[in-house]
Amino acid sequence: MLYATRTPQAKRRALRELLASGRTVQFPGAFNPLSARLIEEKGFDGVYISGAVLANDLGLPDIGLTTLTEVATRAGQIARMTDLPALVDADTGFGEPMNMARTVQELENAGLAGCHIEDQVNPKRCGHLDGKAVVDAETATRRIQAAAQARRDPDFLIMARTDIRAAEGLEAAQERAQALVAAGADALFPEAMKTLEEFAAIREAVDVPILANMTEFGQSELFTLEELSSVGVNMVIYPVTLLRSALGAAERVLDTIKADGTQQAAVPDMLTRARLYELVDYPAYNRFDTGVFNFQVPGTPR
Ligand SMILES: C[C@](O)(C(=O)O)[C@H](CC(=O)O)C(=O)O
Ligand SMILES: [Mg+2]
Repeated sequence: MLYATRTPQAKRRALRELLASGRTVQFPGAFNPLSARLIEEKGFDGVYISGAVLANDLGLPDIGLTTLTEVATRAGQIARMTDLPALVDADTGFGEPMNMARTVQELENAGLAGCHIEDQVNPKRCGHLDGKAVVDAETATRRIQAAAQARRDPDFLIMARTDIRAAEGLEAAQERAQALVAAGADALFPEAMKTLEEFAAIREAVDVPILANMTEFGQSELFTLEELSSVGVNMVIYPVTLLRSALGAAERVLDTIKADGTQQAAVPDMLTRARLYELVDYPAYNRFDTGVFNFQVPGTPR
């Protein structure tokens, strides 16, 4: 109950071990704190916290409008619900080097295992849309240096994301990847790779763990775990998948209520009351309560 049993330090250590395991690990995106429990229960390796989801959930487009406070608060609420390590999307780091340092410390305080910081100009765009622009190599590497210097837990993962592929091509992406790793990035997120061969080319260029973003309706095909594993990808994220699925289900049930005058036809698709209670670990709170109040009011069931 109440919830994670592992400390943020232990989760960060676990993330490092996952990335060193030689396996390709899967991090689905939690769209709220409780969905992180579901991800853990289903046996995934970790939880991703998407900037797009946090923005869209607030009704905002993913163009750098959310603040550090909003992101750190929500990411902390999600991270605390799970014993899995959580990786959060820190967009462009919420400013330039000094801000980067503060961002990393706030995310450490919030219990995250790591974050990724991208090399887009401010205001940023979704990585799978046209019209993105990136900062020069010096600005990009200073962001990563500042982030790496600011962390207090050496296991807090600083992942550099580069969006340069869409603007300047694959060779530029390889070069940028190397510069970001030289600046201190522990891992790399090459955004909007089009093919498996492109992932392989990034794999060739750097010797840190690399991430594949399997977001729907984007630039990359939805490669399987096996395919990504075969080109040396270490971590796969499904950033917006659960939000898209949940909102898709919500839209359908609203249509059903409108059409039928009742939600009855949609009930079989819903999480039952019992399952929802199981997910929030209701029985554990009951046990705790009966342990403290070890008497029963006549006539009330425990
Ligand atoms: C990974 C990402 O940065 C995110 O915020 O989840 C997005 C995902 C998306 O918009 O589909 C991105 O790829 O830019
Ligand atoms: Mg994002």
